Amino acid sequence: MAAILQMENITKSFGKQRALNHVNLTIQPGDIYGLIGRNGAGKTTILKTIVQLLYADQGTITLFGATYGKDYTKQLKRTGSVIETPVANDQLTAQQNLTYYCKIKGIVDKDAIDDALKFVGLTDTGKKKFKDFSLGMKQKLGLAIALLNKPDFLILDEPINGLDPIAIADFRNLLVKINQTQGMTILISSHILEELYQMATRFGIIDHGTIIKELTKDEFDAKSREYIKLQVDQPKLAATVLNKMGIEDFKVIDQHTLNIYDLSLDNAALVEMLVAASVSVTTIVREHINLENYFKTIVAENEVTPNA
Ligand SMILES: Nc1ncnc2c1ncn2[C@@H]1O[C@H](COP(=O)(O)OP(=O)(O)OP(=O)(O)O)[C@@H](O)[C@H]1O
Repeated sequence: MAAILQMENITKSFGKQRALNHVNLTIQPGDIYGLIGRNGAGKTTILKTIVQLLYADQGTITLFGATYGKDYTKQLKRTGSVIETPVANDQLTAQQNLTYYCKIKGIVDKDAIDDALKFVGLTDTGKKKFKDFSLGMKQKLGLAIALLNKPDFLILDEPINGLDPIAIADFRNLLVKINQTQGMTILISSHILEELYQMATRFGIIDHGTIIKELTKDEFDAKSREYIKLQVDQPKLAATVLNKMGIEDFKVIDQHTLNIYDLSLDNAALVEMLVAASVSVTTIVREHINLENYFKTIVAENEVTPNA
């Protein structure tokens, strides 16, 4: 099946600052694609480039098979997006804001507003103005605006930031429902990796403007095995000790941490050998790879000098 979105070799700079560096990214129909990256990694720039709030300096973006020009603009009508804060008028109610958006988007479907309000659970806000909405309500109205034209591809930038755990679960359920019942493809960026894990079907990890890893949830789950986390003062020396013990399946993660994947290891014998080699051990525990520590590991492995 043809991809919904394909970014090939996308580069974007702001002056000397390179925000996107040869980005390659593919979103398949029905994906909930979770875009993961630390602050300033380039997530918002990717989303803005897709919806043409920004233009790439180099590379190709293909959206529903259209590459550039009029065709791309036409296909953009099949998307709905909330990038950065939802843009709504403070002085208007939910209904009035949606009426405004219907006008500017040329939406004539009479049920569009009621459908969107009902879907996000904002039917009872009456005369309350947007400025008096809670953050959760604001995020939901943003989603309602993005859903007005019943898009095939929804693009959301950090939609759950700042929400309380109940509002986050509520939002997640809405997105999963819309994906499963309407087959809507979703691209979502978030820092809340535990949440993203629960909804996404594919992940893209971005660092310093480059996608350093793309994998499906199934591929991630296959990697999500147990390991022993060892924290010491001298990881290089600890690695030598492990080699001497015939343990090869491990990784040095940072200046204090090694992850050992060979669970047949005798922890007591290891600690004894480390102490004998004058390595000071602060932690030795069994852990499970979750999305957050996987993300940290991949970023550490791919650490490169940021572009000037
Ligand atoms: N309009 C702009 N002018 C100059 N630099 C910009 C502009 N927009 C983004 N940048 C820079 O590009 C880089 C990527 O920014 P971007 O907003 O895409 O990151 P992000 O991953 O979305 O970060 P965050 O998680 O903090 O929102 C950053 O270094 C940022 O300072």
